[in-house]
Amino acid sequence: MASNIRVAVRVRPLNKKEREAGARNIISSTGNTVSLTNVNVEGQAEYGDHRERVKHFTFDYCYDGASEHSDTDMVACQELIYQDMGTEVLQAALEGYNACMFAYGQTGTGKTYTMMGYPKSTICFVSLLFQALFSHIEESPVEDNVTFRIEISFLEIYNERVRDLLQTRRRKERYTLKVREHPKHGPYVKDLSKYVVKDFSEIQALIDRGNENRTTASTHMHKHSSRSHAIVTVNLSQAKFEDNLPSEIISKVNLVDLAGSERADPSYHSEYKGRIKEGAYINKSLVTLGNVISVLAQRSLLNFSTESITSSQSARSSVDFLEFPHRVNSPTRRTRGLYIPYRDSVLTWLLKDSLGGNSKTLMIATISPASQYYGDTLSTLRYAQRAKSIVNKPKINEDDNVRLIRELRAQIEMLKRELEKARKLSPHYIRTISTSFSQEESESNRRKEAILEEIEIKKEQVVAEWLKKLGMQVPGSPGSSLYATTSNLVFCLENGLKVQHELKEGRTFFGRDDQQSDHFKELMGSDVLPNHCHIDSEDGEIRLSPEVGALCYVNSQIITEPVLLKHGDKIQMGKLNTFTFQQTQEIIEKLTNSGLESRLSVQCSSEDVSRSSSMNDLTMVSSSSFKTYDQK
Ligand SMILES: Nc1ncnc2c1ncn2[C@@H]1O[C@H](COP(=O)(O)OP(=O)(O)OP(=O)(O)O)[C@@H](O)[C@H]1O
Repeated sequence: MASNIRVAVRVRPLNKKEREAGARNIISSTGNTVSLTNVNVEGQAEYGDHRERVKHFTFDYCYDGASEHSDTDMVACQELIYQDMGTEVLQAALEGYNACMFAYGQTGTGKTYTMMGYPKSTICFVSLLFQALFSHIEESPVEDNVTFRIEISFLEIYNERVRDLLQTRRRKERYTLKVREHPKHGPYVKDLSKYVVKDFSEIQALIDRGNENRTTASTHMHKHSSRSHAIVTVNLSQAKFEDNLPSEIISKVNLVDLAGSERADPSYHSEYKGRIKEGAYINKSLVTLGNVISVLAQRSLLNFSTESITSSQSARSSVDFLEFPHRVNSPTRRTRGLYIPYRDSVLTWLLKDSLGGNSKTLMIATISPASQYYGDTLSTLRYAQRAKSIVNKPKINEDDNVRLIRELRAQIEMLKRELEKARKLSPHYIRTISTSFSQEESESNRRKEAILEEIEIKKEQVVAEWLKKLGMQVPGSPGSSLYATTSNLVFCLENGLKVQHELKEGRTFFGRDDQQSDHFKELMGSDVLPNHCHIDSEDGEIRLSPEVGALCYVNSQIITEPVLLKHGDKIQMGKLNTFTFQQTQEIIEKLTNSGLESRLSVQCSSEDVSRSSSMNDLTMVSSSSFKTYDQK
């Protein structure tokens, strides 16, 4: 799905300094069109002045705080912006799209005021968005059974270096974060801290902390000027069971408060030593952003096919180079392509997906109405105008197989409806079309069968992939059997597939991030912590220890301390991972002989014992399906 970047313009009121300097309001607006007047131009053609006195720009939204009729209620205006643009960002994120909102404009025109709130904790775009997100989660129907996970990070780009705004590090280590590019997920900041948040107050505290840590300084135009670009990133994951399969959609939302553009006139900075270098970096990255926007806008106007873009990007991901189709308004023979300079600045590199990529993106351009800033304001409006024509290609971030199954199921439903319709036709009509209909019906049945078969194959593939991710073996796969002698932990899925999990002597960790170690088992579900819990296996004694804050149950009792497991115990790690602990006959005997028989005597079905008796060590068998568990 292609979608243009949506652009708004916000005009702040004249401030005291501007009024004292005799500034005139040179902005007027009608609907979503802003008009900018150049007071130095007469614009009277009859007297030989052919320059344009008034320039008009139309955007998707316009908030004119400088007009006589504007609503001066700050809260109302912030809420209006959120209603127009924030709901779009939230909707996109909930549907599984990546989204981005960024504020661009001359220094002192209201970017931070709009995005982050000023002073701290005031109503702003970011706070309204998070409030709405948590309201949505609270109101989400229980029967939908969706588990939400929200992770937040906050960084600044200062003098082309990235700094974690949520970490309090010693000064030396402050600006050491590196930007890397993942082949599938795109650019990211290595070692950036991420916080899982459970309610609005937690998120507000983090935003306040980040804003306090942000680099600001006094400039000739603005006492509290942000000297860096700030990016709040929210990773939202929604996990649930759909058609008896685990599914998860993940979206990333970037909320960006750019540093303000400013004139690179050194004389401006004579009283603000140290700001010159910062200003140069700010301008450099904004110029790169402008170049990226220009190329993307040009590309959209030339109506590039996405296929050629995607293939050339994947083939040469590091150079981001787009081929012109042959002889399509190619500017010169020398440049038969459009180079997108994402990597010319850290800012554009990190926002690569938001600009011309997989994201629904919105921009708010902030301007001052003061006559002395005519040039800066014109440049901002032109910048915003160009951004409007960028076309992004957002797509829902979900597992391809789950998506395919859903689409195939939808096809089946459609075929069923068609059949039903045909059956309802009058007998007379059916007679007249009987031959063709029976042919159609059998064709339709064949299609249906083929689709069902494909679904089954896909379903098995999805399950197998999940199991592989969990470090388990699928029965039937080469070299594995259901009860191999070394295996200790068996996991059983609803559709009858049973697999083995090795639980070796010593400590085995269970958690979210796959640490690629034999002693680490990956669990499913967005509520699982990186190191969720561990199991110690020593001389036949098995202890389960949860990490602080990890959801672990033994026989439906939540545990916070190590628990000695006994045969038949029902274990739950997070929401989606459930097992029955089963010990082999040999171990049961060993423990019985050492006087621990009372712990082991119960809950073991004869079937379980006969299966496990062929094993050498300890076994965990899952008896409940995901679904049964999830409904708990
Ligand atoms: N719409 C508005 N209504 C009233 N006051 C505003 C508005 N927008 C901004 N201001 C005021 O203008 C000043 C500058 O705003 P802000 O710090 O948001 O600018 P900025 O664009 O982020 O600047 P910089 O790029 O230098 O960081 C602040 O004092 C803020 O309160």
